[in-house]
Parts: sequence; structure tokens; C-alpha cells
Amino acid sequence: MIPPALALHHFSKRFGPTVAAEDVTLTVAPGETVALLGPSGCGKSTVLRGVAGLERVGAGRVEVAGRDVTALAPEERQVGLVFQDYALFPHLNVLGNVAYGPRMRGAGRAEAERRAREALALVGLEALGARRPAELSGGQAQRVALARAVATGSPLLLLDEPLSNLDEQLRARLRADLRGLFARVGAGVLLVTHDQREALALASRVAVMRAGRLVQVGAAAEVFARPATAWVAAFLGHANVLPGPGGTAHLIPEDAVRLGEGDPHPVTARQTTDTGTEVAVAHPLGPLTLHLSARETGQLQGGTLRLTLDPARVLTLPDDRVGT
Ligand SMILES: Nc1ncnc2c1ncn2[C@@H]1O[C@H](COP(=O)(O)OP(=O)(O)OP(=O)(O)O)[C@@H](O)[C@H]1O
Repeated sequence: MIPPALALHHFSKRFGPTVAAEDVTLTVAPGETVALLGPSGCGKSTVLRGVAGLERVGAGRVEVAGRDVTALAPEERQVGLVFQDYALFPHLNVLGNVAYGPRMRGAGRAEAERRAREALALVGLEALGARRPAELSGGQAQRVALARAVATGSPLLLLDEPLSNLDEQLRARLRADLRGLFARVGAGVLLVTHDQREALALASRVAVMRAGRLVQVGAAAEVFARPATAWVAAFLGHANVLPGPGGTAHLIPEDAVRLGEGDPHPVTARQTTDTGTEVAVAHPLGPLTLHLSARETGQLQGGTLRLTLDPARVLTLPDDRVGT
């Protein structure tokens, strides 16, 4: 049986009194992309740095492709890193930057350059091998950093907010590129992001982290459709997570709302957005925020909106948001 690209067992890390990661257990299969998703400061980078060997493991075990690497230095772990601030060597050209990893791992110059060219082709930059890093756009530099990680032939790639320094248009394009790239490379990918759209777009599975702990791990679409708790639902961007009785919350997904039937409900606020109109509607369960398309906006009549909720689609979740 092929071992997982990454098996992280009961990883914990403290910085003085701060518990940065607590009992984190996670696997990444070969060819699989897993997103570690959570708000700023929840411990995502700490986990990634622990796996990479850049942070001493407080407790737990790290296995890469079946090998226990917990006690090994970063360069001995066989992981490819793409970090936000992982700068390219300014004095080497693009090809030299990408060939550096294989060279360090003992490949001859010709073999290292062959692998570098292959990796550059994967990210669509085969024509730019002779350029210096200073002559690249932000997006191109990001792709060179990726090619450099890919060229090492590592069974595990670690990416920390790989698209964070780019503008929105470029991010959207690279998101699509990356998904295809990950599929072609065949390595396991562990990706850190605080952006839920990025996680959904890139990862087959997501691991949601809160205050040092994993709170939900599952298929990306499944976690979004069925968050385990009110906090996860709100973090993932669900607009309608309403406090319910006895420590519960009601999650009302957009597709639970049927417009144009049922009782009229007062509209208490409305705002035009780039895709239509956002309205607040007074409902017995609590104030609902709804996004109406231009066509649906026509259903706003005299400051009211007729709607019913499909009870089968309303989820009742434990409300764990207190004190956050
Ligand atoms: N070297 C350090 N010394 C002391 N505290 C640290 C150190 N590194 C991280 N921390 C603390 O550990 C916690 C987790 O930090 P970490 O960087 O892992 O979070 P993160 O989820 O990656 O955040 P972000 O999305 O903002 O990068 C935070 O409270 C942070 O302040």
C-alpha cells in the first residue's frame, strides 16, 4: 500500500503561554490537496512550519511518505516549500532558481536543468528560464516559486498563502491554474489559507482550524454544506446563522429560501451590490440577509418580500460562538 504523503500525529506546539497548535492529527494522500483553513492566529502556519521542520515539534510525530521525519532537519524531510516570503535567489536566473533544489539533492547539472525545465513547463513559464527574478511580475515570481518546489520531486508540497500577495484578478486565474497543476504533479499538497474561497477552489478536503485545534475535517463541498458548528458555518461565510433555543443555532442556507410564496415579511434594509440587491428581512427565526438577483429584486413590493423556508434544508447546529 502507498503510504500517505503526510501523516501528522497529535502535533502540539506552545510558545510560552500561547497554545499555537493542540493535538492536530491530519493525513494527506498522494495526489490529494488538503487546505488548512482558519482565521488569523489560529495556528495554521505553526502546523505547516512544524511539518517543514522550521519549528521544533513540541509533541507529536511527522511522517512524510511513510518516513518518520520528526527529528530531521528541514532539508532532510523531502518536502517542497512555497511560503509567502520565500524569496527567489536574485543573482540566479529563473532556470537556475528552479534547478537549485535538484542540484542540492545531488542531481548533476544536466539532470537538474532537465527537471527545472519540466517544472517550468508545468507552470507555463518555459519561455522565461533566462530571466532574473527582478524581471518577473508578481504572478510569474509566484509560479517560479511553485516550479522550484515541484522540481525537487518531493512527495509533499507545503504552500503557505501562496496567492496572498497577488491582485484579485491574478488570484482567480492562478487558482484555476493551480488546481490543474496539483493534479498533474501527483504530490500531496498541504495548503494554508484564511480564504475560504481559495480553499474550496483548490482543495478536495479542508481542515478547519480554530484556536490551535482542528474543528472539522472533510470533503470541501461537504464541510461547506454541512458545517459541524455555528462557528464553522459563520467562518465559512454563511450569512444566516441565527441563534436558536438552548445553545443551538439555525443555519439557513440560501437554497432553503423560496421567494414569491408564503407570507410577506418586512424588509428592514436594502443595499445595491455588484450582482443585485442585498436585503435584510425580519423573520420569526431572526433577521435574514438575502442576496437577490436583478430579476428577484422585482419581488420586493411595498417594503415586503414573500418567502417561505424549506424546513428540510434548515440545519440546527450547536452554537459555539460565545466569547469569540
Ligand atoms: N515564534 C513565535 N513566538 C511566539 N508566539 C508565536 C510565534 N509564532 C506564532 N506564535 C503565536 O501562535 C499563534 C498561532 O500563530 P500562527 O502564525 O501559526 O497562526 P496563523 O493561523 O498562521 O495566522 P496567520 O493567518 O495570521 O498567518 C498566534 O497566537 C501567534 O501569535
